[in-house]
Amino acid sequence: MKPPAGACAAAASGPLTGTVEASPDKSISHRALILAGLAAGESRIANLLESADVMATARAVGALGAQVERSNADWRVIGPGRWMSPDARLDLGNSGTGVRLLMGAAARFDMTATFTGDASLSRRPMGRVIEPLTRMGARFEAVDGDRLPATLHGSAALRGIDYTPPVASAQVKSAVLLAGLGAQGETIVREPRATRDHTETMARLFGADLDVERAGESLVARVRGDRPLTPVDIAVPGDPSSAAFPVAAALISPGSDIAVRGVMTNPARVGLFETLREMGADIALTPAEARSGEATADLAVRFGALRGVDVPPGRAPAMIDEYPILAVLAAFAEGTTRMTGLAELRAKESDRLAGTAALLRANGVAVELLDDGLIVHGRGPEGVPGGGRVETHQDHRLAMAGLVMGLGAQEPVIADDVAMIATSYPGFFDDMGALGARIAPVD
Ligand SMILES: O=C(O)C1=C[C@@H](OP(=O)(O)O)[C@@H](O)[C@H](O)C1
Ligand SMILES: C=C(OP(=O)(O)O)C(=O)O
Repeated sequence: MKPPAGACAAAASGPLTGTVEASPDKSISHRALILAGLAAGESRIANLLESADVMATARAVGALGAQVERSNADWRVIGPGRWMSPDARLDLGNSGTGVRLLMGAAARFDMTATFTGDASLSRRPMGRVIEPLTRMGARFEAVDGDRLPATLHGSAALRGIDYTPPVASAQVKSAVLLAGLGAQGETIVREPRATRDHTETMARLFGADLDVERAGESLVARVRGDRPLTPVDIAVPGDPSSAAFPVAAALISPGSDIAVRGVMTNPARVGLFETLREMGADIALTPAEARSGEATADLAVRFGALRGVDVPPGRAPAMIDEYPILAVLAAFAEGTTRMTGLAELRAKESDRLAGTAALLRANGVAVELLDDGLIVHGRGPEGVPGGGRVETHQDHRLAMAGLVMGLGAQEPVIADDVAMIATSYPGFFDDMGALGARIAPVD
């Protein structure tokens, strides 16, 4: 079943049981399409995530000159070697990753493209990629220099830069590195706190002259722009950010015992699972087959009591999209959970700090909203009342977090609009249904 339009309610469903395959990773899927589009010749992508965000990137890569098509279960991308000005605006819908990575990848061609998105994406900051790409030699016209619609005038004479992003952002790092693939000289990105390194790993698979140096929490990536990319076949691993929802549902539904297979375990993505183990969760990982340079594991998850924890702020990049669902889990835990260092959450599909606090309050959970975080007062054995209507603000992660909360709460929880779930996890309703969760449309 595709995510329905409109509101849905989730109610306590008894023990969740069974096994689901992890949904394909969204970050890896965007990168596979973009890098395959940059490589001259045919690449194939297995297990591509066919979500609204990724399909918007597929259409954009096609409009920039690549041939992009589904071929049986796989996707086939034939890169033209050089991107061209598209005939129409590139509409990236709800996708920050799509628009920011494409701006970087397109910046090194003599071409012009205008990027647009939906109401949510049009509120999000683009200056963070426009600024370094402008320093490399591209030109942009954007609303207030920072918002969509934004027009890029690329340049075949981009220059490498040595850049330290002012925010921890894999999208910013990736935009600069993708531009650096075609820039003169060396492009360096220095991250005081490493973010997900999928662009670095995958660019090397496509033959990029790129290396990564790590020291403690920091990462320095260097790419030299004189080597053309060569096509390869990519297999997309499972998405830990999507797997978080069935895992959380099992942890709060008494008696549950489920498995999620093939979840990517890149250390830059598994901060939630680390935190959940500290909270006392019963999650066992069995290593599974690596996919395109990314490790994976099968997860076995059993219901059990959770306790509140302090989440180290330094862990934020490794679980940046998982805080709404962590806050829901913290509501079921005994004791207080503090999560800080999260100002970036205000610049996502919605203000996720405010939205998560509202989600909890609407369902009878006490929460303190900080400038850069949340303090959740767990209900423990008293249980979470539920019964609230969650405002999702075009934000898929708030919608899924609200519905999962309903599975463990005393009264059903309604999410006001679940359509956006299709942007990242189109199989959410099927997977949750297969595990026994009761989630259904309401008026
Ligand atoms: O690079 C990526 O694929 C992503 C990076 C993160 O964004 P930021 O780079 O803005 O932190 C994350 O929130 C997003 O869902 C995917
Ligand atoms: C922030 C997210 O995605 P994006 O930035 O690609 O819109 C997300 O998926 O939670």
